[in-house]
Amino acid sequence: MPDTSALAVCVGEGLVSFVPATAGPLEEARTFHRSLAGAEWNTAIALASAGIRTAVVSRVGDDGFGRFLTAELRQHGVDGRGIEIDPDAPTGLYVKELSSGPDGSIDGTMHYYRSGSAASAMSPDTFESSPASDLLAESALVHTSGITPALSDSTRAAQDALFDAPREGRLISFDVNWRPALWRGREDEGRAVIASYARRADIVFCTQPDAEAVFGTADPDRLRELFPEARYLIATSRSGAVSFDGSERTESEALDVPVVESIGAGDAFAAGFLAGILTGLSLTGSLARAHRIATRALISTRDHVV
Ligand SMILES: Nc1ncnc2c1ncn2[C@@H]1O[C@H](COP(=O)(O)OP(=O)(O)O)[C@@H](O)[C@H]1O
Ligand SMILES: O=C(O)C(=O)C[C@H](O)[C@H](O)COP(=O)(O)O
Repeated sequence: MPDTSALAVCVGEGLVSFVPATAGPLEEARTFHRSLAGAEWNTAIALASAGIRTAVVSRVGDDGFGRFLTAELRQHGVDGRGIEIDPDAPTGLYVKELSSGPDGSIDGTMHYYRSGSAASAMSPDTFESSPASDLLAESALVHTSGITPALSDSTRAAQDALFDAPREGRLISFDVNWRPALWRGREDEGRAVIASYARRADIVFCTQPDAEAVFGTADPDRLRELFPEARYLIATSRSGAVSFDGSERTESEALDVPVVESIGAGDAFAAGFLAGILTGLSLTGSLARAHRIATRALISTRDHVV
């Protein structure tokens, strides 16, 4: 039977993450756990796991890490035909440095090894050739984030091309994902760039700390005033979300679960919400699905269970 369900396309950089087996300075770390990372790729995997037909449009290097990432996508049922392989640039990486607090809690700092990566050479041309162009033309939803335009001038031009293309009923979803390390020395420009996408998207996700850091307010109602254009605006926090569908405002609570790893919860949350919208759930139903899928990321380790 032909698959006639709506197609979601996620655009952004896939990364390989390395997390040390034990907390401590990186110079002392001997063993690392390798897994797939990258906000939009996490969301793609969680969307596919939620039963949504999903593709990624991106670029990876012609190296073992790129092959690892594309194999992971395939294994989770994500269409990777829109990923270009760059013979000259490497796949991006990040390494987490873990430190343990006096109360035994573990905190992590991210170190990126992604400048000059294959994905940072994404440009409007990336969307012009088949199969990426066909996937985008067929998509009911395109999901991207504030990470993509931070990577390079050409990725920013690519993001502009995505947002400026005729929508023809397609929804554009944008997760703010403020990464100050990628905007170092040009933070104000970064804030303005991110605000410009939030103003043009149909669906906007923003965490409380990002709202504070980028827009100067963590108040969801103030955020709604700043971005009245988006049909859906979802302001998240660890404890829940305040969401708007037009003028309808809904508060929803996060589920109470034992957290193993919090990275990727927001990406999974976005996937759950988008899966709800794409399958015709109400705002409340989509939020319930979002919290449920975020929970799966929280209670699992970094090997994708979502
Ligand atoms: N400690 C937690 N307990 C339960 N759910 C959580 C927790 N942290 C995150 N979540 C879930 O993930 C969603 C997004 O969390 P948030 O902290 O805003 O995003 P991010 O993980 O991107 O920083 C929350 O609304 C909730 O559904
Ligand atoms: O920083 C980047 O460039 C990444 O994409 C790395 C991570 O995979 C996501 O950032 C996780 O994002 P959260 O779901 O918001 O915790």
